[in-house]
Amino acid sequence: MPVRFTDLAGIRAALADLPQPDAAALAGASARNAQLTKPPASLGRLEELAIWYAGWRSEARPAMRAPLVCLFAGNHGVAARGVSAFPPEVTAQMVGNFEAGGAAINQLAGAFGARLSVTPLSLESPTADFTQGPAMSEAEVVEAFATGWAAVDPAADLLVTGEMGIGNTTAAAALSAALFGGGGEAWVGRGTGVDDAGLARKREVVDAGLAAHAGALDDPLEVLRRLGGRELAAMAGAILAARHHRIPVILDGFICCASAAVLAKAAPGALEHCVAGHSGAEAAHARLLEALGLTALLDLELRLGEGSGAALAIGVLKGALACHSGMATFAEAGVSAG
Ligand SMILES: O=C(O)c1ccc[n+]([C@@H]2O[C@H](COP(=O)([O-])O)[C@@H](O)[C@H]2O)c1
Ligand SMILES: Cc1cc2nc[nH]c2cc1C
Repeated sequence: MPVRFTDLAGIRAALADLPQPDAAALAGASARNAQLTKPPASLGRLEELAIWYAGWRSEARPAMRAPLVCLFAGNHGVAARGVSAFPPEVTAQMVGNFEAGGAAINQLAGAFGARLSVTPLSLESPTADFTQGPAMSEAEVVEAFATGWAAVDPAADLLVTGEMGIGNTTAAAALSAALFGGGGEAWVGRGTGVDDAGLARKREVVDAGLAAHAGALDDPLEVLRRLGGRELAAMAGAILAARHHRIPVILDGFICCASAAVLAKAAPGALEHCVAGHSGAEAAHARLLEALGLTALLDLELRLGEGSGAALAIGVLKGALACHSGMATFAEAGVSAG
């Protein structure tokens, strides 16, 4: 599979050829789970998490040794329309903060033993305002997607994708509306904390974007090009690369899930290697998870982005794997089975 895409056709080819989990590892992990010293199903979702991870890693008794957080930053033409509580220069300033180790994701990645990579995407050239035309050309969206793909180290054994981009909850709302129906009303939230007037402007901007591109929104990759942004395209590329490298993914907040939704709509089953790390406070995040058929691991009312909620869920997955791979069986421990 190519690591550099030159056109949308290359991305479509990668979506048409999705690796599947290892059936033998799934069966081995299920059998092991049934023998561990606990009442059946008493570890709840931790049990299905460990078996899911085992299937993608092709190991019935896996460990997680190299989790990776890939963070992507992009700027948005629609930010000039007053849709964020913060100015666009904050995107580049926060990239500086990520690189200096001062952001929340630096602390969370460190706390859960994950390596962090930070990729700013042409921050000096925001996407075009999608109410006026497509946010990106085909070359731009493909380049961002390919950059996301290339950011995934094939030696990683877990991926979290995170983002930073002033204005990107507006892009994510427009994407979600185009993919699942409903307008600005259904998908717009307060993002970084806009007031009521800002919220009304965001809804209008999303509805204007949907109207401007009506008739061209049947193809999910075209939706990404017209209404998305570079960091959204990069996250989609990274999530698809992870599938091809058989690296399980923990999805983060509303913007990350909107990127993932592009893949899910383009190829049914494209997110089978993903779990939802958290359900956040951005109004439409829960709605989007429901549309994707995903149930989040955590609900901590986060609305930060940066991969923060997914990074916290690394701890849950590590706990699941520690139990699955470390516990004694009934026979080993001499405990009577029920
Ligand atoms: O992850 C989320 O669910 C989330 C919800 C609200 C805001 N954010 C972050 O806030 C920024 C976008 O907010 P805004 O108001 O500029 O559209 C962007 O950098 C995101 O990482 C992230
Ligand atoms: C300060 C700040 C940090 C962020 N991290 C992710 N999105 C963000 C938006 C702002 C405004």
